[in-house]
Amino acid sequence: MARIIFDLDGTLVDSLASLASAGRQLTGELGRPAVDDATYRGFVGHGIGHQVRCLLDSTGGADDALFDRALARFHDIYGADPASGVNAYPGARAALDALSAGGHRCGICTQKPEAPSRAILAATGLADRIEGGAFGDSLPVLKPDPEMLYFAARSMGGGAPVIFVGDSHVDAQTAQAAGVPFILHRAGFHDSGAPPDADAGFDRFADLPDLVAQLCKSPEVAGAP
Ligand SMILES: O=C(O)COP(=O)(O)O
Ligand SMILES: [Mg+2]
Repeated sequence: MARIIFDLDGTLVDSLASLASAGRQLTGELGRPAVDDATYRGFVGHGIGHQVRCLLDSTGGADDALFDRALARFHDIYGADPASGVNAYPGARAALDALSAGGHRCGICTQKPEAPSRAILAATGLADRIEGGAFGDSLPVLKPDPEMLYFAARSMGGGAPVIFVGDSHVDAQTAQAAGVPFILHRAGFHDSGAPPDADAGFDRFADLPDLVAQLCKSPEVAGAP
């Protein structure tokens, strides 16, 4: 039995449209051009600060004062309605149910702050399967600092090996830094270039419980403290 820790954006839920829409409201208020969803996808994975930095850099640049103002405004815009248009990936709920039935515990490790994350988990019907987590405002650091995964794991209670499931290079780096196996959600947000390194990968959530079962038999997981 293991603690299965999931990234949120691009892993459990497809939240790209809502993030990009908040970004367009921000750039609209600043009198700047709109950024489309496909472009915004490349901004996601390093937290909201990075998203706002990319938005400003790609639409004319910004000094520190403007960045700070824009970041605060993005949090207001996004925080007012984080869950509209956000869907769990097909089969995600059933996979969490199957993992739970198999004796595993599920948690979250995301760059997104806790309030919008919990609103999304509730709106997508996943919240009751999540037993702990690390969020973008839980610690002074973000992924790929391994403390994010350690914090998430501790919040779920001890006593079981950890497996991390994510969609980005940052997630793969976090797992590597923490010394835990990584399963890649291939249908997530990472796009150009080589896919992140992973111990296993899946396109459909229906395949995840078997991948977890196989990894749990590997020495890497079975032999973990
Ligand atoms: O906030 C982001 O940029 C990405 O969030 P994630 O860690 O849930 O993928
Ligand atoms: Mg992600």
